[in-house]
Amino acid sequence: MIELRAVSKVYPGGVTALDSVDLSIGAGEIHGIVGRSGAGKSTLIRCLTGLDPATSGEITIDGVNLGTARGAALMKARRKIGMVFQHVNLLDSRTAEKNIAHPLEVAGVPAAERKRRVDELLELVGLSDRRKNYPAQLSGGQKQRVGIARALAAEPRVLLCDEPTSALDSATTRQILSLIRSLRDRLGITVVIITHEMSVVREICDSVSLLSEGRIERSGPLLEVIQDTGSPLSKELISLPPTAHLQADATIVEALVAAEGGLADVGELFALLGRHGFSAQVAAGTIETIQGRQVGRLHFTPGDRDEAERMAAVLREAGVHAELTTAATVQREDAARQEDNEAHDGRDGQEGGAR
Ligand SMILES: Nc1ncnc2c1ncn2[C@@H]1O[C@H](COP(=O)(O)OP(=O)(O)OP(=O)(O)O)[C@@H](O)[C@H]1O
Repeated sequence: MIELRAVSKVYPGGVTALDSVDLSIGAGEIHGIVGRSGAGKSTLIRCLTGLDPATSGEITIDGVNLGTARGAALMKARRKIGMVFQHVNLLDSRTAEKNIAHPLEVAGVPAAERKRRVDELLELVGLSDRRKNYPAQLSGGQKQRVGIARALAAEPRVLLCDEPTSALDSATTRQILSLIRSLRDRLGITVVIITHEMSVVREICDSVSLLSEGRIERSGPLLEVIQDTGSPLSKELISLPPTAHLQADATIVEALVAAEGGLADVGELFALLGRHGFSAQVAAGTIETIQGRQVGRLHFTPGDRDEAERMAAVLREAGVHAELTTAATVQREDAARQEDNEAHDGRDGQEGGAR
């Protein structure tokens, strides 16, 4: 459905925001794009809209090459793409239904057809009873629903979402994500979500790409990426709470229950360790259910290096990914992640302040 071949974007002034990106997203897929601040995520989404052209390479959406299409063909291709933003930017002087109707008015859709379509869209996003409300009378989540309905007005085949839940609390985030998934299920649309929240990826994405300095560092189906256990993206997706309480030289056995053919769940892992007589402490652990499968990352602190090596061997024998590390290494990774999150929050604050 969406194909990028060697796509690069160099801004005037010489910043290379995208550097030979190859990416393939199948029809009906929900694909997450993650990466640090400045990695090129927003640039990628702007190139996908066809409004900001790539400097080189090819972008094809639903069979139409955005770089070579012209006139009516390009307009038609753009209509297949809907956009959802972090800040919804509704027209304050218009009710929810009039905001949703706006792109249809601009496209010259006759009044009767417009009304039918707006009714349908309000029902789709669960806002039929709020149609006469102005933006000031709507919650953040309801405004985002109006934004999503507006993006769907022209019946796009692709929904591009730029940090759609970053301004929402966690309960509202979950509702909006579940709405996006149900829209994909009902309408068969393809969804691309840019996010810095790994929880968003875990919750609804079928596949994910990590952008780093304009390049795709890792891309693939979600569970496959998580099973690539040593990779930074796997560690971000199933991350652990900080281990500041451990002595820097403490040996840690990091175990990940996720692999095909490995243990079914974390319970089996504890049973296995018990059978082998290990009484190691759990320093930290995260257990998630992703696409119906239990995935767990745990940090054990065995008594000494020798015991750690024996434990890792038993786990590996059972098909569990296990590696030895130290508290100092883990603490360094925690600090780097924290720094990056703060950099991102800082940028969000500046963007919000400018509005
Ligand atoms: N219009 C522009 N002109 C020049 N440079 C730009 C422009 N827009 C973005 N850049 C640069 O391109 C790089 C990628 O920026 P982009 O906004 O795509 O990153 P991002 O991953 O979306 O970051 P964030 O998560 O902080 O929004 C950065 O170095 C940025 O400074």
